[in-house]
Amino acid sequence: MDNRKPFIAGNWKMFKTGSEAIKTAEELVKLVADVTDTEVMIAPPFTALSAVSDVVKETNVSLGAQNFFWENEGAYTGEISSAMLLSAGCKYVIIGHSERRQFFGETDETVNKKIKTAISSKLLPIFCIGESEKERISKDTFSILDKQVSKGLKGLFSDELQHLVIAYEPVWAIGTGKTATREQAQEVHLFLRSLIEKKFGNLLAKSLRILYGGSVKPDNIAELMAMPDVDGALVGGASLNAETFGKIVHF
Ligand SMILES: O=C[C@H](O)COP(=O)(O)O
Repeated sequence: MDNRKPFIAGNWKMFKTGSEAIKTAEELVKLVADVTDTEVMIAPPFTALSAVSDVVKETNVSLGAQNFFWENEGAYTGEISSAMLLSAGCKYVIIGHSERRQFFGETDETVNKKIKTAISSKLLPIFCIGESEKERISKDTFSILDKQVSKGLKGLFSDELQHLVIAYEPVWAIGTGKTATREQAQEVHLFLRSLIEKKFGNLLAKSLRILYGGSVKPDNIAELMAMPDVDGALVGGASLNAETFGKIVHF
């Protein structure tokens, strides 16, 4: 299926103050202004969302958030709702990143609640999954991914998942410089597409974009993107510098 528009997303994690974020976004907007055949997104920290939204408004760069809470409002100190993200200009939200699972108690169940809320509030979810090094070594990669997908998408139907994006991020490849080989990435992406086909049907499986994440750099993006089931990348460290990220976008 060829109508899956390549998608290069930058996750800035807990980096950049407001002014630093504005500067990087301004540089990036110029560097990727010529790009029409690839979708580009950046996810700055919450504190920079509104300011970066002003920079990327009416450009080909979309805005995403790195997390949110599933309730609409209430006494939830420190949390951010989908309505707040939408009003700050976000189109996408990253859900279930392994760092949130590892450090902040995110579980498959909370991921599921967030995906449901994102969909009902028309925020497009980027659903992150991936195995740890130990799970890969013990050959549990596929069963772990099956569990994450089954629980994360529990109770959802294919017509609600039209805009879902999955990001496969092997935990052992995040920020380590160890990228999955293109064959490893393709093997897992194909498995995930077949899993989605089995659970939600062929139509969704064919149109679903599956991104790869984990030490993506300008010098490995082209070979990853050449794989038939790799539709894009979720980039951490290499998205912090506009020039480097611009090169990835221009793979
Ligand atoms: O969200 C992005 C991933 O965690 C990948 O991060 P990285 O490119 O720094 O390895």
